Amino acid sequence: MPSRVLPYVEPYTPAPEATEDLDYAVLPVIDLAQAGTPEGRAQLTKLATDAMAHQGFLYVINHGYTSAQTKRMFDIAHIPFTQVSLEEKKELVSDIKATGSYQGYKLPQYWHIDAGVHDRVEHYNLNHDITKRQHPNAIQPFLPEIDAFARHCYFNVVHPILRLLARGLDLPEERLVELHNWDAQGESYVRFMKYYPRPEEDEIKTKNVWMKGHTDIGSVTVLWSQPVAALQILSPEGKWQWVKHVNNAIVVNIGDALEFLTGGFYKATIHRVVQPPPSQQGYPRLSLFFFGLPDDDVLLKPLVDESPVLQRVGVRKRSDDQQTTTMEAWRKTRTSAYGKSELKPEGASSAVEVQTLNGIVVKHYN
Ligand SMILES: O=C(O)CCC(=O)C(=O)O
Ligand SMILES: [Fe+2]
Repeated sequence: MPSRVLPYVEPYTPAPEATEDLDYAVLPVIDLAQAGTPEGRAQLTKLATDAMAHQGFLYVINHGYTSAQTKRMFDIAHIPFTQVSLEEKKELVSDIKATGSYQGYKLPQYWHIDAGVHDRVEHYNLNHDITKRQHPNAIQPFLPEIDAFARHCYFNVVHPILRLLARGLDLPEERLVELHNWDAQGESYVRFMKYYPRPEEDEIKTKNVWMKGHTDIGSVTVLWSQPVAALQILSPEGKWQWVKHVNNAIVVNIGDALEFLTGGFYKATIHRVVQPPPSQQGYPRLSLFFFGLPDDDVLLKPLVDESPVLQRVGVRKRSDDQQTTTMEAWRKTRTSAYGKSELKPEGASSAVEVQTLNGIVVKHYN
């Protein structure tokens, strides 16, 4: 096959790694190279099942992208923020509240965080099927690579994780994969995201919180590790812990959809984004994600009839309304409400705020 010369992309240089000794979460590592043998798969099933039933987060290594390929994807991820005019961005802004979808740009200052402070985060989102919408001129030459990246995340990361998690429930290995069909109507998507440093007064008013504690909406979130420390997860003991950067690793977590489908057996863990430690303050933070979601028509009710494990341990429904909530309804309702609707304090402290969406209580952590 003739080798293809890839188009030039401006290199992106991230901040140096944090020098502080932070309280990092200890997360298991899934080495996908081991998934090739039955013994390897059995071992990975145990690791992944334990991780998702407790911390809700894990690392994936040997996922099939070299460090150079990952670096190039970060370079490409920077283009929507540096090579596109504000005018063109505005034409491609997503009407998030009306459509309940992020496809396109979300410009900074759209979400309310706390005390009148709005976010400083910009993102550009592409449906896994990149042909569905128009994209900025500057990324046109890179669409074949973005398409390959979306497919890689979907078939070589999300699907293998779903197989391990299905095995952990004693379900047929393909049972959760069957709910994630590339060609079905749905909104698994690629996100390029840039956080800009904030003025000190915003840091004070929000107590350094950049993005409130939340759960993700879909099934499997694929977060490509990058050096700027800011992501924290709420440990089972109720402590915020930092997620450490691991070079060319992926951080994977579970979202609401899998928590609902497993009646709480797998945990949609609360996580948030805060101001980086002093050694990294003043740097922007570029992130690269793939959000895996079940197909739109999937009902988010527990698979208890099919899983001997769930029959044994029992399931917890967040609400009876979950029985009739589809993935499409849940993603649209949550996306349109996020950062745009009134939250009420839970009890006397304002540390946790709540809202009810589709009859299901959603919590936000400060
Ligand atoms: O930027 C991060 O590390 C996490 C962002 C996040 O949690 C999200 O976009 O859902
Ligand atoms: Fe998240």
